[in-house]
Amino acid sequence: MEQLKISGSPDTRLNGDIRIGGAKNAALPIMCATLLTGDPIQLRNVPDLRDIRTTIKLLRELGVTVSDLEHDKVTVHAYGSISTKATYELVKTMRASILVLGPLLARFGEAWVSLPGGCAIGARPVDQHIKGLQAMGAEITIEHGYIHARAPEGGRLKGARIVTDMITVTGTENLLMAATLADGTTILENAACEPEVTDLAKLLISMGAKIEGVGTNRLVIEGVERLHSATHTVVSDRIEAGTFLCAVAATGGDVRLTHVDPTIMDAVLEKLREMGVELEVGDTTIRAVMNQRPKPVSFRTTEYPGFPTDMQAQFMAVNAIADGTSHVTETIFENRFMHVQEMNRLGASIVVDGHTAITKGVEPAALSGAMVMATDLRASASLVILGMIASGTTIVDRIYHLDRGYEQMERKLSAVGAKIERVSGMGEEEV
Ligand SMILES: CC(=O)N[C@H]1[C@@H](OP(=O)(O)OP(=O)(O)OC[C@H]2O[C@@H](n3ccc(=O)[nH]c3=O)[C@H](O)[C@@H]2O)O[C@H](CO)[C@@H](O)[C@@H]1O
Ligand SMILES: C=C(OP(=O)(O)O)C(=O)O
Repeated sequence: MEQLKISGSPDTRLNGDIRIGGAKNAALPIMCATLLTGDPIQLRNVPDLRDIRTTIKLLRELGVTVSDLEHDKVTVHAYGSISTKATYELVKTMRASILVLGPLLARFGEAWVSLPGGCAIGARPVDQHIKGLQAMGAEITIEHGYIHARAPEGGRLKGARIVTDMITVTGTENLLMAATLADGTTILENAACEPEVTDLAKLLISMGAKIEGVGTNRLVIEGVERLHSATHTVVSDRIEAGTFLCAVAATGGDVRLTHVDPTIMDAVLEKLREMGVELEVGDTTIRAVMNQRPKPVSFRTTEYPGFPTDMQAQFMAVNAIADGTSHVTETIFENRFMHVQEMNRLGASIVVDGHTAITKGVEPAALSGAMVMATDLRASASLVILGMIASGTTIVDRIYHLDRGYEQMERKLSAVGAKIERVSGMGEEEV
């Protein structure tokens, strides 16, 4: 199994440019949206991630023609005979596979999608996706671990007003995609406003969908008979960008991110400034200069435009060496503090009290390398950040989590001065 081996030191500094890729969480629903039409869709700025490769595999398994992902470009063409069954084998490796449910049901009148099950960060049910589709007239049963959804007589969903119990990102995306081909008008109240939802809506509009309220929590969709071909460039990954900015906040240095969209990163940039990072923000670049020990920052994770849960672990890594104590409250997922135990193995001083993690910053020199286990995607990134500062060798195990959402993280960090390489089969004796 592959691992990352980091030779860390409190003297590590990062200097240089890092190119940010397209957003995983936009590219995934966008690739699923290609199922809504029999015409080809050309996508650009698609990141080469494990989750994207899984999506390509899933689409091909359904019978969709997908070109190889080359130079961030892929063409997807869902014509001919398309299967409506997404099997457990692929869904279990990537929860976002649930995003084929809305498009398959809307276009073909039926879908079988394996229930994704829980994951490290929480139970993550999909009841709101199901409730919304039922409101649109779908008949839904759970059979042998699969969601079996059927559209009403005539094979077409019906427009409805849907109020979800909570704000759900993929729930909004599934219902939005389903509504584009429904008969009549659908109103999604309490919709997620995440930039990745907006990016999906932009693609759908360029495919001929009629959507109003894009970027707000009330989406109004007038269903159309059919959608057509389009070309779309995926929005920049604000979480990848935020992760590298946290890396600079922790190590110090001078790094410029390119191909970013700073306008969708307000909450994160604000907290970085509070930590003492000097930021120079351009149209598509962010330069971060850090010359001091970080100041601790406290926050609660919330839906966009609030502080994203997907940045919580990386900020905790910086708080771990900050000059003081911070309180971080996780309000989105019930079990997203798995990184705390692993950070403490590196010498951090963090205690969890209910949904709040209290971090007493330690001197960077107090950290020492160890073998640590990646438990989920962003937890893995936070351990890489801390490993760059901890003296000696840190081995981050189970990096398949990291590869789900970061494209060649070790190469990008090595290019700006980190000592980090991909290895396999290393044990504690190497530390
Ligand atoms: C592929 C993708 O885009 N993943 C993102 C998406 O995940 P995802 O869309 O799965 O997260 P949701 O926004 O749906 O989850 C928010 C909360 O609602 C709960 N919930 C959700 C749906 C439902 O039917 N029932 C229910 O109870 C979840 O368990 C969670 O506690 O948004 C999360 C919150 O910003 C991010 O951390 C993930 O990176
Ligand atoms: C939790 C995440 O992704 P997913 O919803 O795909 O598990 C993430 O991107 O941090």
